[in-house]
Amino acid sequence: MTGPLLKVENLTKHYPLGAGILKKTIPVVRAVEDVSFSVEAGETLCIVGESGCGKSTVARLLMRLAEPTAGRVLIDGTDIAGLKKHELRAWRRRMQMVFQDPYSSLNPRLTAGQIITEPVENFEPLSWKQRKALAAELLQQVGMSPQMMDRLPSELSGGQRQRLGIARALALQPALIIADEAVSALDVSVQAQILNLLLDLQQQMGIAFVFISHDLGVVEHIGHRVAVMYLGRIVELAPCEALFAKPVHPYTEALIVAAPVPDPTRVRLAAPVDGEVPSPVNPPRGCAFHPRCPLAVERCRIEVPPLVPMADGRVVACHVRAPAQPEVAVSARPPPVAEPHSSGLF
Ligand SMILES: Nc1ncnc2c1ncn2[C@@H]1O[C@H](COP(=O)(O)OP(=O)(O)OP(=O)(O)O)[C@@H](O)[C@H]1O
Repeated sequence: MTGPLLKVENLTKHYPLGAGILKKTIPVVRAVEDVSFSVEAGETLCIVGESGCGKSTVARLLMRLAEPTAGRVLIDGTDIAGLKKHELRAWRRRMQMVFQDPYSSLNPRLTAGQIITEPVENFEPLSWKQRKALAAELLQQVGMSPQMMDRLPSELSGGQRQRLGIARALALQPALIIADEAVSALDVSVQAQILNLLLDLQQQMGIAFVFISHDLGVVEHIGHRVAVMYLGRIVELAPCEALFAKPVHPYTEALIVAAPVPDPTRVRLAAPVDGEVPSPVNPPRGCAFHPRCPLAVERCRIEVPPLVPMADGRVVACHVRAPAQPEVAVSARPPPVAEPHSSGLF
């Protein structure tokens, strides 16, 4: 296979607000605007940004839990929007999701064993013996005792429940896991255990991750590349080490400056820059970050900055720090993918 495992092209999602019977134009929430990136097999792409910047909407669009207003999602070069029902089933084996809240995403009436073997049974019937063997294997893969297979979710700790969510995602041997705030609800030490588990699984099985988080400490340890989103758009996408060593976009810089504590549990994006994120219903004209940006110039108030490729492989959308040259192709496409680094965690 050539080309990336996942390719996202100009993905856009506008949620209409109300019916707008008397108005000609219906107001929309611009949740995601013209987002492009790719993910290679075995790579972890992190998506970071403040609350409401569109991270979860991107995840929903990738999983086809929401339909895009515009743009495409390609898996192994195939546009998932055009898939027929049976093709969609095959595609669902390739891509799984791990959710933030391990409790509400697990059926409280099913045992751990039933929960984790269910995805496989949706495809093929399993005998009692096969189900038990599969459950034992999956539990062991996520560091749990097979004896746990008869427990209900309510009889497990938060960390065990999240391991169960990961085991369920692993059941179909996916090539890609979308993890949306997968460790945010967990205690500090449990967070580290789950992140280490994800890294181990990636090394053993070559699984790629789209890892959505508001926690820069976590991202720095687990990511190969990082996409920084602001008000629905990617403003910087860079190899992880380069991003943390030298952020280019003023928003990325503000996030990192506001979160300098090495302890990942202390790194939060609660209030990284002065002021509020503007409404995605009426985003500011020009660069959406300009009302909060200390570097803003007149051009920022007028023109949306394009993503400009930089020499070190990152792309940045900033009129001041990454001015577009007329001879440089202005592109919303992702930069060349860096080699994933083997990240030792904590
Ligand atoms: N179904 C929906 N209808 C209307 N607006 C929506 C819908 N889902 C999300 N939004 C809006 O889209 C924007 C992006 O939301 P999204 O949940 O993707 O952000 P996020 O970055 O994941 O935030 P958080 O970190 O708080 O989960 C927000 O303004 C949100 O209110």
